[in-house]
Amino acid sequence: MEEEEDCPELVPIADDQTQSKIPVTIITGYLGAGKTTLLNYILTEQHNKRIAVIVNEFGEGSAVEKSLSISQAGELYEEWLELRNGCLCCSVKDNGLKAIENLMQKKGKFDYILLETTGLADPGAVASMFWVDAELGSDIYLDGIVSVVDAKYALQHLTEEKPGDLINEAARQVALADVILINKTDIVSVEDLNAVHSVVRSINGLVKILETQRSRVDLSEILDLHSFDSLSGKSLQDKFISNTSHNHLDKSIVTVTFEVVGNVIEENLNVFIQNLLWEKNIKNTNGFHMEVIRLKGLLSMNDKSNQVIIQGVHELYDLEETQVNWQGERLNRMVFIGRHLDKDILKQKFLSALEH
Ligand SMILES: Nc1nc2c(ncn2[C@@H]2O[C@H](COP(=O)(O)OP(=O)(O)OP(=O)(O)O)[C@@H](O)[C@H]2O)c(=O)[nH]1
Ligand SMILES: [Zn+2]
Repeated sequence: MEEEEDCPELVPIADDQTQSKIPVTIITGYLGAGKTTLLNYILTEQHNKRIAVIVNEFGEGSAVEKSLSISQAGELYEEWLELRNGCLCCSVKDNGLKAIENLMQKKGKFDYILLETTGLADPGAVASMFWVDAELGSDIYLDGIVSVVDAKYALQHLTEEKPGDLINEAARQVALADVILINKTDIVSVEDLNAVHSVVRSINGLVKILETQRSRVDLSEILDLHSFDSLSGKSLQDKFISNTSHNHLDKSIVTVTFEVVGNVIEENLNVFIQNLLWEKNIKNTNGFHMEVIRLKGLLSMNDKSNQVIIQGVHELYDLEETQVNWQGERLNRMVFIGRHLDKDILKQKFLSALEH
């Protein structure tokens, strides 16, 4: 009997399919931009995914039930998923994730989870939570952040100044996005649309920008992006642009990118990144502390033969070795999105983390 128990054939072998992690895409965007329209479109479009949509409506007070729709074989099922607290961005850390995980146990496997945040939510807070959870062995992982922008009101929202020098939510959502849908193109002129396009680009030099009506978009453009894992190395290489956006308004969010040849010493890099993100003691030439909202990079580490990816959202960051071996010249490409950023200073600090 004992032998039988030890026999490898009798051990249930986990099926790779059931073991694989479920991607979560965060759908963000200012109030009324077209997030729900996008979700409805996705749920009724033909695709062979079982998608769970978690809608986080705002303002119903605490302890409200949250609507959850599951699209399966073209039919819509309404379920009620109860989250303990009303506000996802600040309460989902425990309750929300648990709720999603419980739901997966109850309802079987989904192929995909879409999470609509409220129009005023900071997607960074939501993203961080999934990211941290993934490290803790959750069976879901953050795939990407899609931000819907209202073509008609974007300029107004993006340039609005907040009291106390806070970053406005609309700009933050653009800064953090991996894909942006400039929606409602039917109600703006070509000139206005182009203006929105360039403001979005000036904030986020890396984001994929799509123009939509009624949020209609090819799903392959917004799902399975792998924006936060080691598979993103390739896309980072493709998307890397050496043209740093130039926006001289001191308060605006910009993208800074640079490329340097050489090998990074991990310990030195950590000191630099931690000074930047945690201590926030790196200043620009005007004496403002640099505020990084999102960072990405492809790194060549002195002790690793494969490419390494660095990802950051607000204060969280993470280094991950990819499967890609360095061929030819070893170099580092960094992208910072944030406020009060000074390219020369950032590059200088980065250079000092290199092996000499
Ligand atoms: N003209 C026009 N209207 C649109 C388009 N997309 C969405 N709308 C309308 O804009 C309104 C808001 O759309 P929603 O999808 O509810 O926006 P939302 O981002 O989910 O809004 P909140 O959840 O309230 O933040 C609705 O009346 C939509 O019908 C578009 O491309 N063109
Ligand atoms: Zn909505």
